[in-house]
Amino acid sequence: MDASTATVVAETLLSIEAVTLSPDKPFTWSSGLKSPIYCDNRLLLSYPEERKVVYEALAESIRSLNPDVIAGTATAGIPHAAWTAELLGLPMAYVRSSSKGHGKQNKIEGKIDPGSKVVIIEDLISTGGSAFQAAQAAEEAGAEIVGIAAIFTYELEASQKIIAEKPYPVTSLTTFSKLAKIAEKKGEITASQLDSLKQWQQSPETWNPAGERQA
Ligand SMILES: O=P(O)(O)OC[C@H]1O[C@H](OP(=O)(O)OP(=O)(O)O)[C@H](O)[C@@H]1O
Ligand SMILES: O=C(O)c1cc(=O)[nH]c(=O)[nH]1
Repeated sequence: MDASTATVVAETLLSIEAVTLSPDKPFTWSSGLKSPIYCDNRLLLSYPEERKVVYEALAESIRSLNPDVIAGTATAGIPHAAWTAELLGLPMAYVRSSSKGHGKQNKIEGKIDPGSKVVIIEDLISTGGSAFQAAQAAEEAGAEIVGIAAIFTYELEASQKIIAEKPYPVTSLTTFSKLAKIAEKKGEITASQLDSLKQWQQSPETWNPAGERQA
């Protein structure tokens, strides 16, 4: 992503207070990892001007991939995919984390035809598990994944390894390092908080929250 988009999107997320720090009472992520930071991009839904900035950037970031369908990850990726698809005038679908237990038992809702070129839209990439399982489900339905696009990535080693193996581009509008640097510059976090966040980000699996003993 170009530097100005990464800056604008990071500033946008900070401006709507999408980012919360809680080093003493860590968040538990969907992967089970403990984290001193949580980025809630779902809050974009409530801010029409800010979401326009982000969805226009998402649309521009994938336009050249010439997708046939924009597919969101359930649940947080769904509205982002919907608005991006709207801007590009393209069909939209979404991928559940597991198949429905009733009705048509679908994992994919909306149409993804075999042979269609699909971009997966993800809210954010932590380990990448959610985005890649959605991509796999679309591939199993016969789609060709031409890219995954997220609003934000933590740039964790685990996700970077999987991304490097993929034949398609996996991009994020902004990153943990960009956002943390801007937050420090704006005085929203201290230099020592920035250092702690960087330490956590290097090794979230072994991170030991202040005052909390590991079993
Ligand atoms: O990269 P990963 O390790 O997979 O983590 C990121 C995923 O986790 C969050 O979803 P969550 O499970 O909280 O569900 P939601 O989308 O229904 O809010 C987030 O919205 C991403 O989809
Ligand atoms: O990995 C997650 O579950 C996760 C992290 C985060 O910062 N925000 C979020 O919505 N989910």
